[in-house]
Amino acid sequence: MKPSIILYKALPDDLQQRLAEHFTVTQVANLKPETVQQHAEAFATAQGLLGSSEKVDAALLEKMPQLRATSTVSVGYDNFDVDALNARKILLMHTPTVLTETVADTIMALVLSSARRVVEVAGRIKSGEWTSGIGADWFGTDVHHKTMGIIGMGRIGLALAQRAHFGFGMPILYNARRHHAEAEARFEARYCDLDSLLKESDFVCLVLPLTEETHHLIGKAQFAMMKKSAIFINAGRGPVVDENALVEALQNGEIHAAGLDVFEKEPLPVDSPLLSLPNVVALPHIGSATHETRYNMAACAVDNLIDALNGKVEKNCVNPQVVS
Ligand SMILES: NC(=O)C1=CN([C@@H]2O[C@H](COP(=O)(O)OP(=O)(O)OC[C@H]3O[C@@H](n4cnc5c(N)ncnc54)[C@H](O)[C@@H]3O)[C@@H](O)[C@H]2O)C=CC1
Ligand SMILES: O=C(O)C(=O)CO
Repeated sequence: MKPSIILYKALPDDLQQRLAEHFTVTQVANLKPETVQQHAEAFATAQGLLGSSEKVDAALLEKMPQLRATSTVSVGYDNFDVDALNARKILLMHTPTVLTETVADTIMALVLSSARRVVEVAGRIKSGEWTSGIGADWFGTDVHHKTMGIIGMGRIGLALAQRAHFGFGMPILYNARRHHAEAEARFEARYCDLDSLLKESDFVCLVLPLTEETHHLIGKAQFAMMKKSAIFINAGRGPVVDENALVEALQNGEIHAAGLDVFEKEPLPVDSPLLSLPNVVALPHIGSATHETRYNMAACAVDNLIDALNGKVEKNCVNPQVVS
């Protein structure tokens, strides 16, 4: 008999079919308690779980006594209680690598659009303000040859450094938990402690996972260290930044501008002060959101679940130790 799984995300037809070849699939809209209750039998017997963005915590796991593997359509997994998964020896699979280049592209888009005020000035044309030659009130700041500071030199950080260094001639500073030999060799990236990176960078780019250690890593004291001309970019996770401190730093001119793909609360509330600041480019968490990459992530998550439920955990597994 095929193992049963819960699917809590809509997938392209061919991938849905691939899942159905291996598993008995129950599709649900989300993992809210009322949904779990409505499909209690399916949750009680499911051995696999596949989807994205929803919280997977100890309370949900209690409703899934047969669960052996979870597969998230994302590289980040801060919405999973990994300790609770480990305690139950449930595998957690994710989708690194397939999205790296696309997310690095998005970060460059934030860098360019915030420095050159692309969104703001495009809005001014649409509202009929371009009536004569432009003056300094339309100017932005240069990107090329400015110093880029990358906090979190992982897969995406490295792809960002490649673009910034080779494409834009930018010197690269980075902060990470350890020296990154490849970044140093390929891009002449210079390792810095966090404070030095904040003080010296023209662009401060966060590409960090959300963990207990990174929560509110950047707050009032860190914005105060940045150059007044600094542009702050966050494409990792919103809660790595104290958003109130960010708003204050932007309002008080402690930093020049910000480009943000992620927020403490998502979707970003429409009354967020960030949305009324002209020096903020805010995107709705689209880092990996291209047709090609989202398809590749979904395909990777499907393969991951098939692998995990067959005991194959050589790649894309966050906690392979639970089955060793
Ligand atoms: N905006 C978006 O749509 C997307 C956001 N992300 C976020 O980006 C994160 C990074 O993704 P990858 O580069 O693939 O992961 P990765 O694991 O390759 O890189 C993360 C890096 O951060 C470093 N790090 C962790 N804690 C640190 C700390 N306290 N101080 C300094 N460095 C620290 C790690 O050592 C690692 O090198 C994901 O965890 C996710 O939260 C990822 C994809 C899309
Ligand atoms: O993969 C992730 O972690 C995202 O944030 C969306 O691609």
